[in-house]
Amino acid sequence: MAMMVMLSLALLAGVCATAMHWLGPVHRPMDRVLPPVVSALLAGLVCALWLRPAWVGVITRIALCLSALTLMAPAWLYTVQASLSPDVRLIDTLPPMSSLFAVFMAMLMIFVPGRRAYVAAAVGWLLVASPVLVYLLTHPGELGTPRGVDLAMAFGPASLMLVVLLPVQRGLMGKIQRLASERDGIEVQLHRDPLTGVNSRLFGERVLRDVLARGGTAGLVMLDLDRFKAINDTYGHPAGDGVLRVVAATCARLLRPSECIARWGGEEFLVILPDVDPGALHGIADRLRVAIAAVPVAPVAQVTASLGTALLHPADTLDTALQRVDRALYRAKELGGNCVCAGEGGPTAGSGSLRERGSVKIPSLEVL
Ligand SMILES: Nc1nc2c(ncn2[C@@H]2O[C@H](COP(=O)(O)OP(=O)(O)OP(=O)(O)O)[C@@H](O)[C@H]2O)c(=O)[nH]1
Repeated sequence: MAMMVMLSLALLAGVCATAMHWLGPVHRPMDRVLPPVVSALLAGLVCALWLRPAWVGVITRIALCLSALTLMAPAWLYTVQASLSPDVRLIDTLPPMSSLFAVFMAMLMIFVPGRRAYVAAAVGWLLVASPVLVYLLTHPGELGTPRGVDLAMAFGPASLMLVVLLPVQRGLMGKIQRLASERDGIEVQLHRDPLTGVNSRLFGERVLRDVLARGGTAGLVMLDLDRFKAINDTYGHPAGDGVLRVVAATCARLLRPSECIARWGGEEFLVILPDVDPGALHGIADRLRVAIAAVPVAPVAQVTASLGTALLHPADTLDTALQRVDRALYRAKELGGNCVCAGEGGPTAGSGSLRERGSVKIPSLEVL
């Protein structure tokens, strides 16, 4: 975007310079040729950037080279001309290019990456500013005039100041990039559960709030591992952690990218399913139950889960939706675990829970 604005402004300046030189009283060949040629090239670059934004790197390099040539040509031509003709003074013939030179140096600093910016600034200065400075220093009569002093300042100390600012600008950019990547890292940490790698409760709540705000048909599944404390007590916490990781990965694999699973508490997970009908909601919950019961979780022989489901209603808040799905989970626990219960209000509420019981064993704690 910055490059597009710069190119458009340069094009505007080129068109104005073309009009001024063609309509003005003094007609010098370079002034009549250079501005229209540069304007046409700039128009080409603007079109290229518009059509192919991905080419911004190449277009920037071409624009910088074009700017260097546009400044270099009059600087050398008029300096050589003034040096060779005693009756021609550089301060009278050199176009008003000192401010453009400052813009060119600033562009080098911003758009040339890394240490190459210093080399580019030095080359740019040598090509554009040095002939004018050398001329002025060898012609004290012209240096003593207001225009001479102005040119000497612009091409000498002022451009040096711009280059000195370069490390400051680089340092600030590096700092901004570091802060941005740190912020991204913190965001990831906040949104990911560090143990299981699925979404955190914070992120789950955010998704649920979004789903509730959007309305439409969406469903929740609250999933709690059965007798998890016994696994911890028998095999130790690291084994319990391993079980949580395997269960989370198994569930995440079964879900679509638009669906969300978040670790809600110790051994409890919430699945948020946007755009789901009651039948599909129950089907997905049961697929999760079956998959958990079937997954190997050595050294534990088998792990099962109880699941509650709830369809969201338009009047639901975060609390009412979670209360309903929690009550459904509680009923599934009361039925002995390893089953799915639908929240009241849902079409399969209460009924069918026992029929959804798996034929798999309730968790045993045998070592495989
Ligand atoms: N390994 C491990 N255990 C955890 C973690 N967070 C919570 N727990 C344990 O999970 C267990 C949960 O115990 P309970 O709430 O009694 O649940 P339960 O044993 O599954 O009983 P039911 O849910 O009624 O089947 C506790 O022993 C917690 O210490 C964790 O991050 N890692």
